[in-house]
Amino acid sequence: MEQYKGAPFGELSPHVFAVADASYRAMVNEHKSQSILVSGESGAGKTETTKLIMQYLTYVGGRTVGDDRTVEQQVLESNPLLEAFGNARTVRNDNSSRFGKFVEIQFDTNGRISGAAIRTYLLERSRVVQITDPERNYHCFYQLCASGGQDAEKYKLEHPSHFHYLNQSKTYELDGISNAEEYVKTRRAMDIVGISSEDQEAIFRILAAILHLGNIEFSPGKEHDSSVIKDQKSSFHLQIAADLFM
Ligand SMILES: Nc1ncnc2c1ncn2[C@@H]1O[C@H](COP(=O)(O)OP(=O)(O)OP(=O)(O)O)[C@@H](O)[C@H]1O
Repeated sequence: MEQYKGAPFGELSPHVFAVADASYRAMVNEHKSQSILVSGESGAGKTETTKLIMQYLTYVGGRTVGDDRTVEQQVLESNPLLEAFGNARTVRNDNSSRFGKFVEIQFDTNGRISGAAIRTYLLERSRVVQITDPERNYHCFYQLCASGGQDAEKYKLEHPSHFHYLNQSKTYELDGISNAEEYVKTRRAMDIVGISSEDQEAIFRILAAILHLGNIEFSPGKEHDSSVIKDQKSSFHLQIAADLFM
C-alpha cells in the first residue's frame, strides 16, 4: 500500500490500489465525490477487490495509530458481518455474495474518514429455504450451529444435517474454514459495528427459529383441506420456533 500511495497512475504495475489511490487523490484535489464500480462474473473477485479498496482507503484516509480508529475499524469489520449473512457457497465460489452492495465512505475536508454507509440490494432470499448440492445456505446458519456451548445449545441446535433447510445439500463444511471460528468473528464484527447484545441475541434467535420452522412437517387432517402437525418431532420444532419468536 505504501508503494502505491501518491504514485502517478500507470507508473507501477496494475493494481487495485492504484485505482483506489487515483480516486482518493482526485477527491482530495478536486473536492468531488468519486465512484469505483467493481463488476465481473461470479467468482471474478469483486468481493475481494472491494475489500482491498476499502483497506486502502482506510490506510490513506485513516487516522494515525494511537488515535481513535473506530470508524476505520467499523468500515473494515462490516465485511465479515455482511458476508456471514449474505454470502454462501455456490458451484462457482465458496464465498459468493448473494446480494449487491453500495459502499459509501465519507471523508472530511482533510481527506480523513469521517463516516461510512452501506446499502444492500436484492438478497437471494429463496436460498434460505431451498438449496441444491453442493451449494450451501448462508454462512451464518452453519456458524450458529457450530457455536457449541454458546448459542447452539441455548437454541436447541444440532449439526446442520438435522435441519431441512441445510441438509438438502450434503455440503456442510468449507475447505480451510472453521464454522465455529467464523461465528466468533461474526460476533466480534457485530460488537465493533455497534450492534447491541440485545439486538445480536434477537438476530440469532430468529436464525435458530428459521431452522426449527424448516423441520415442521404436516399431514392431512380429518376435515376437508385441513392439515395437522405430522408427528412428535414436528411438534417439538414448532414449540421451539414459537418460543424463539416470542
Ligand atoms: N485478489 C485476490 N487474491 C487472491 N485470491 C482471490 C483474489 N480475488 C479473488 N480471489 C479468489 O477468488 C474467490 C472468489 O472471489 P470473490 O468472492 O471476490 O468473487 P466475486 O466476484 O465477489 O464473486 P460473486 O459474484 O460470486 O460474489 C475468492 O474466494 C478467492 O479465493
